[in-house]
Amino acid sequence: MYKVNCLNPIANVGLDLFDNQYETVKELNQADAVLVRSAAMHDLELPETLKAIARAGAGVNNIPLEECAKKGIVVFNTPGANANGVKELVIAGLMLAARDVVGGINWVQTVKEDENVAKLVEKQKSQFAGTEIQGKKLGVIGLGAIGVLVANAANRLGMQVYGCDPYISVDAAWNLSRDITHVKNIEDIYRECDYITVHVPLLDNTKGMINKDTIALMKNGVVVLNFARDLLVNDNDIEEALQSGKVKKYVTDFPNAKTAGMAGVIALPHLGASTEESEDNCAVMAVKEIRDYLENGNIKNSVNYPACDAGVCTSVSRITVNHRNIPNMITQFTGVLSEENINISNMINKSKGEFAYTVFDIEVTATKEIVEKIEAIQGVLKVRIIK
Ligand SMILES: NC(=O)C1=CN([C@@H]2O[C@H](COP(=O)(O)OP(=O)(O)OC[C@H]3O[C@@H](n4cnc5c(N)ncnc54)[C@H](O)[C@@H]3O)[C@@H](O)[C@H]2O)C=CC1
Ligand SMILES: O=C(O)CCC(=O)C(=O)O
Repeated sequence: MYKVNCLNPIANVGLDLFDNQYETVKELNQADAVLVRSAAMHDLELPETLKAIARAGAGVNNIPLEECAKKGIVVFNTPGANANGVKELVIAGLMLAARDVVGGINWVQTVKEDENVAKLVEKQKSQFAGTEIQGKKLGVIGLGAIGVLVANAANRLGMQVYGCDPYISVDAAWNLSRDITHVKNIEDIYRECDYITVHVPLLDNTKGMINKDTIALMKNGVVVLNFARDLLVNDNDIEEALQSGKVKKYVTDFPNAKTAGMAGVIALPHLGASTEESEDNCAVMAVKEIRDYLENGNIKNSVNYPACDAGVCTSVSRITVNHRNIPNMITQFTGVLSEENINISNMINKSKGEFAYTVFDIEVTATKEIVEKIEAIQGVLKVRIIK
């Protein structure tokens, strides 16, 4: 029986895909797999039993990826599964910044008991007037699953869209409308655009990318939207820019102690992926990834181990090895098997950065002794008998 621990609520449509080989457990201790959304995992003690973590979502900055890889724990995410939910909220964010919708709604509440409310509305509405987004320039930084959808949707709404992503994938490039201007130098986005929206992961080299230097390049009265992660934007610098009017509005899905009450900030409570559809899509993808890994040893959409598809095992046994990507590993593994006179019917070896993964299908039943011999090889991080 596999034990699965959910660190956040996960949609039932996903959990229902676990069959009677699985039980959900309240404790992380003894779990084979973890399902998580935004819960912070950096300070958690990860048990020896843990083999897989699936992030029902895109951003994995809440998970200690390197530490997991060193323990042979494969971390998955669900690319694209919540992108449409985020895209729709970004479009709402553009509207909320262009027109004082929030101010207007709040003001109506202050006069709702007045019997002349209809007249007051006509008299006072001009204080909430705004601009249209049609014809304005939108810069999209990061053209992944979300950025591409945002760029295409804004283009269809009549915006002039500029996109920048030095590492754009072939799929994303194919999906991007040909009307989007591909910008090679990010500074052109900062200089040209009326609205700038950021859709990159939080990494060492993206942290604080919106700061006093990049803001200085921007147009006066620019709107900055952040539906990615709060630390991408330097809070002190954006505060100064809002105060001076350099930045007109800062729309963020990640309010913190500094920005939640800041003048000029439109703050949403991390709602980008909080739709039934996104939650369902993420849960289904995450559960399928975990099942395929635990039951077949296959890796799809991992962020710390290579992709590996060995299909369903049709040999007598399958052994999987998570290991360091260093020389001489395969020779040592096959050495163990040949000592036991075991024939390998299928073998796959894949690597990603410092880590690698090897699958052996063999023609006899795998034993604990074989596992122990492979475990003893320096650089081996986890060994499993799948079948
Ligand atoms: N508000 C919310 O609820 C949600 C927020 N997110 C956040 O949005 C981020 C993006 O999500 P997806 O589009 O699904 O991820 P993705 O992985 O499909 O796209 C990220 C893109 O950013 C690009 N990139 C990386 N560094 C860059 C740089 N320095 N300059 C320009 N582009 C760069 C990558 O090449 C990639 O194409 C996630 O990492 C997460 O932090 C994701 C989902 C929901
Ligand atoms: O699960 C959530 O609501 C957060 C989604 C998110 O931020 C992500 O997928 O990166």
